[in-house]
Amino acid sequence: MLLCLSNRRSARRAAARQLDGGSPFPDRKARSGKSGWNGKGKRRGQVARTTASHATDEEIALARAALGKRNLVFVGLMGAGKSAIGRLIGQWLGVPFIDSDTEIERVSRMTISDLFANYGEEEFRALETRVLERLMKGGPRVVSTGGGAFMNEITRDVIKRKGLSVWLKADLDVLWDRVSRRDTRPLLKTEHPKQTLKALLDKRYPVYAEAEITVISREAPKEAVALDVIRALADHQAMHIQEAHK
Ligand SMILES: Nc1ncnc2c1ncn2[C@@H]1O[C@H](COP(=O)(O)OP(=O)(O)O)[C@@H](O)[C@H]1O
Ligand SMILES: O=C(O)C1=C[C@@H](OP(=O)(O)O)[C@@H](O)[C@H](O)C1
Ligand SMILES: [Mg+2]
Repeated sequence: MLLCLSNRRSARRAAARQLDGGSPFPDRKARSGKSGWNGKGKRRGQVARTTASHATDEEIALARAALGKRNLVFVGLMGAGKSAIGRLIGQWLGVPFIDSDTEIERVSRMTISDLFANYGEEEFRALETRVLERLMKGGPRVVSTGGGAFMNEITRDVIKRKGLSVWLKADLDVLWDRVSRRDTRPLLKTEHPKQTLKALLDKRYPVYAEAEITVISREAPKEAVALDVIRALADHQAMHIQEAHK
């Protein structure tokens, strides 16, 4: 979804008004400054929490509204930041956070590495699908998936039907820099792990592209990427509200 900045601003202002229970479109009262909104997308007297790493109340409210009762589901390759960014977004939105790998480890009482070593990838995928199907029944939550989860047709389908998916997209060098610091990813225990990661990237990116929203997981502090996610969700919701009133 590409929007020019002024379109985005006006869509957000309209959506923010609707969140307040009013019309999403400016009326004379609002423009004359007599409504509760100060024309800058903020309530009178409300201090915006905008800093380099903080979302405004308006952005948070729109992002939260984008979910409704759905789960926000992060997909993407190993090292994209699904677990780290998902946790932050859960905190910022005030929504419970669950990482599907952590949930798999909890129910199996084994680490992901031990699951792969003792039962193989196929068993791991079967468990992953079951866990995600169960997680997608409740909501709203923030759910971070393991990198292979969205590749499974059943899992992808349930995420599309019941969740709002966000692909955290990163380039190979960024991913490699992040994953090479830990040895917890069994798929990368190969002779040439960076090449393995590149092969996974080539195979998976066309599928991750089916996610509803894409956010670049750039080389920046986690909070900066999380803020990009909040803004992408806010824009998504603002456009949704604008479309509904066409
Ligand atoms: N934007 C970021 N900037 C710097 N480090 C990050 C960023 N996002 C994630 N990381 C770090 O990279 C590593 C991998 O992130 P993680 O959330 O585990 O990725 P994933 O769950 O997608 O495999 C973690 O150590 C995390 O703290
Ligand atoms: O890409 C994959 O197939 C996998 C990614 C891992 O999760 P992260 O993407 O959170 O690292 C974990 O589920 C498992 O090692 C398999
Ligand atoms: Mg993870």
